[in-house]
Amino acid sequence: MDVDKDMSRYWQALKSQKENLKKAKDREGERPRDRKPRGLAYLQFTMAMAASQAKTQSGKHLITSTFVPPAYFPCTTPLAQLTPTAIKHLRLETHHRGKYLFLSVITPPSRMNAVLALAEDDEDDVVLLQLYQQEAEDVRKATDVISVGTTLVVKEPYYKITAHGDYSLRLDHLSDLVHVDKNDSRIPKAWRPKKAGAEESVELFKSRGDAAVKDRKYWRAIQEYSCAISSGATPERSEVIKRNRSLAYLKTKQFDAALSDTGFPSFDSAPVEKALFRAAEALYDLERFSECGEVLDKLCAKFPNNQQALAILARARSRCSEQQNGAYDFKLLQREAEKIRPPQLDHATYVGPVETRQAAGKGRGMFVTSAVKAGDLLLCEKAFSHAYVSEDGAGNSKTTILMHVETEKGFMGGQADLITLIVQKLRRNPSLAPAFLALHHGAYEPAKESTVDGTPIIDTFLVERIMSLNVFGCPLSSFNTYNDFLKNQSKKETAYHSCGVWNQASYINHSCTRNAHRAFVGDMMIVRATQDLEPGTEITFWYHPPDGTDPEAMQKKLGNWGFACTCAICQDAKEAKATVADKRRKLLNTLLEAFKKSTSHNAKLSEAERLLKSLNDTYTRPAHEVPRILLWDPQLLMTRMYMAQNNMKRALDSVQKVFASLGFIINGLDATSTPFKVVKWGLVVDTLVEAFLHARTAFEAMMAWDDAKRAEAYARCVYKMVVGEDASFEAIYGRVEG
Ligand SMILES: C[S@@+](CC[C@H](N)C(=O)[O-])C[C@H]1O[C@@H](n2cnc3c(N)ncnc32)[C@H](O)[C@@H]1O
Repeated sequence: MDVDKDMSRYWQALKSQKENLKKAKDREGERPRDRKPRGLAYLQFTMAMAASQAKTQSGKHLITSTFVPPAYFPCTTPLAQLTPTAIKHLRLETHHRGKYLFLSVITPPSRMNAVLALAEDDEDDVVLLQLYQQEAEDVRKATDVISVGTTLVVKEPYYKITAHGDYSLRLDHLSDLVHVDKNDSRIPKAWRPKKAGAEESVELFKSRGDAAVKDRKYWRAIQEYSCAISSGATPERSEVIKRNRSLAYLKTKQFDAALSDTGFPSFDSAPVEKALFRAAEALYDLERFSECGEVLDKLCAKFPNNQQALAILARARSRCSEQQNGAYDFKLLQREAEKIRPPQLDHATYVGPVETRQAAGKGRGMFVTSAVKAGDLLLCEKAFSHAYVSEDGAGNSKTTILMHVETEKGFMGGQADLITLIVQKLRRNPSLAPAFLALHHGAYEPAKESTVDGTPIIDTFLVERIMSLNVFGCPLSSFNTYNDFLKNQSKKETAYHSCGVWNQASYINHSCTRNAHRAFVGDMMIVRATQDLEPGTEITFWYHPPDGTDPEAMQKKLGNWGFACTCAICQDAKEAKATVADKRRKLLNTLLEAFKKSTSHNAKLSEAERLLKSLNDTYTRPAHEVPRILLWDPQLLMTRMYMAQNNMKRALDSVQKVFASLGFIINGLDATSTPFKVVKWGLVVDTLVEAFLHARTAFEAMMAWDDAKRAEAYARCVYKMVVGEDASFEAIYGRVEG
């Protein structure tokens, strides 16, 4: 949906990746005899690391490529039921199901598409580790994930040949990597530290945790606090340590764990201020605003001077009001989207009068539950996850060519980072997983288990599938896009590199004859009705705009989603004889040529009128059934010509034809004295703001003031659908006369 999918430029890279995979497949099951000895592997790794650092420091904004390999399941077996193996037993291109490998990291990590490091087993063999789906360095340092001496278990290791011909362990699923405490009895003796006394170690670990918090090393702090708790801390001491740990969890965006460490929801009769405050923070970040408000009410009643708590309470109340009433200060949202980078706004999701249920032949869909008017707010949704790609590098994502080796489809934009963002979010906050994992995932059948060894299993390939079927490309704001479009009068941008997933909006199906429109402010998606809708009507919007001439091309564009659009426009285009389609295209080209040559003064508009009529005559079904997609645009050009000639009567007549071509039924655009009114909304396209404003100007010229006001109100309404809000209408169109 508005994402950049033109992969033709990268076909060669995809082809060579496929060839590599094929060659690798030929060695499946082989136990390689040419593994590098430890010394050589170490030397080569450190040299490659230095070269990669030099490249990164060159500061160039490089477009990288990422390939989604053939999918495989994460390990769903508890560690206790797996049996150990060693590097020397690993076979190429094999998932060693039922096995695990104990490793100790021997190099600092290096960052490429994945976090890389060399690790050894207790037989002194070494292997390259490739950890995928790790966050960017500015979010979590690679050294927080692994560093020299880290001991870990790789579950059901996947041994494979890299693009450079090396042998490596590839980890795509976060839960296949288990960090093991140095004191774990299963790890080889040589890797274990000397034991400290139990009592002493609790306080030692705690003080190390406190020091790490001071240094903002929150991942380390969590490790130290956890060691303190598991080293025999008393229940009272555990409470204190957990409260400290909850801060580290908050800082690392592990809100479920942070909340749990505060004791929520069963605080004792004299809850500690810190515990209440951290619980409120975690609830806020989990978007549980009303529970957050309740905790803060309790906190503020007991500790009325806590200014920070009062500030969050005010924010939580604003979020509740947005959530319940859709009451947004859109001017504020626009200002924030301009300023905040990445533009991820602190606002709540409003779900209007809609519900999700089965939609015949389309899986699930979204339906209105009560009558709504054109322009009404249906959804204003905060992104579940949002990857902002900025040209100046100030985003939380970069432009990556993400190619799916099996399907040969791909994206250009923030999608590779979006997968990582989602995987990490789900892993850190399992309570958020069900809503995301319930989204459409096509034919991909995930594993049944959702946790193993007490941690959530997040299948990266399932996330990738869901992302690719539900991702929306998005601008910084639709206001900016609209403004740029007006300034340049060029074609509106339709493929964006920033992207995100919005869980609610993902239930809206496609139709070329859409009745809703989406717009964006930062990472908020605003969906409004573009027609008056009866209760029970299915809401639809465009995944791709229809072109109305070439049903096969349209089908190809929708191919990624695996369905054929059966709307009236597609049906009509399919049924139209090739000669009609050809005639339409020719007439349109001649028309556009005629407009190009003419200025408003010399225009031979009668010729253009004749061509427009001929184009109109190629349609047989009424426009309210099959909007005349090819007609409205040249008809609007014609309107502009009449406006420039100051021929208001003709201009109004032409505006009427623009609306009629889109299936609108409108009163009062003729010579009669009937008041101007949209009796039935047709297909709304973005430039209808202009059409309504032409009508307003023409009415003003005719001194039909009431009609002019009504025309302006309609212009505002369409503007609201297109930009998401109308608080910025004046900023674009200046003073609006009363
Ligand atoms: C973003 S999801 C929309 C919600 C989805 N129907 C569900 O059940 O979750 C996109 C998928 O919905 C289905 N879909 C969307 N529009 C459709 C249409 N007009 N006809 C048939 N299927 C459609 C396709 O399976 C598509 O891959």
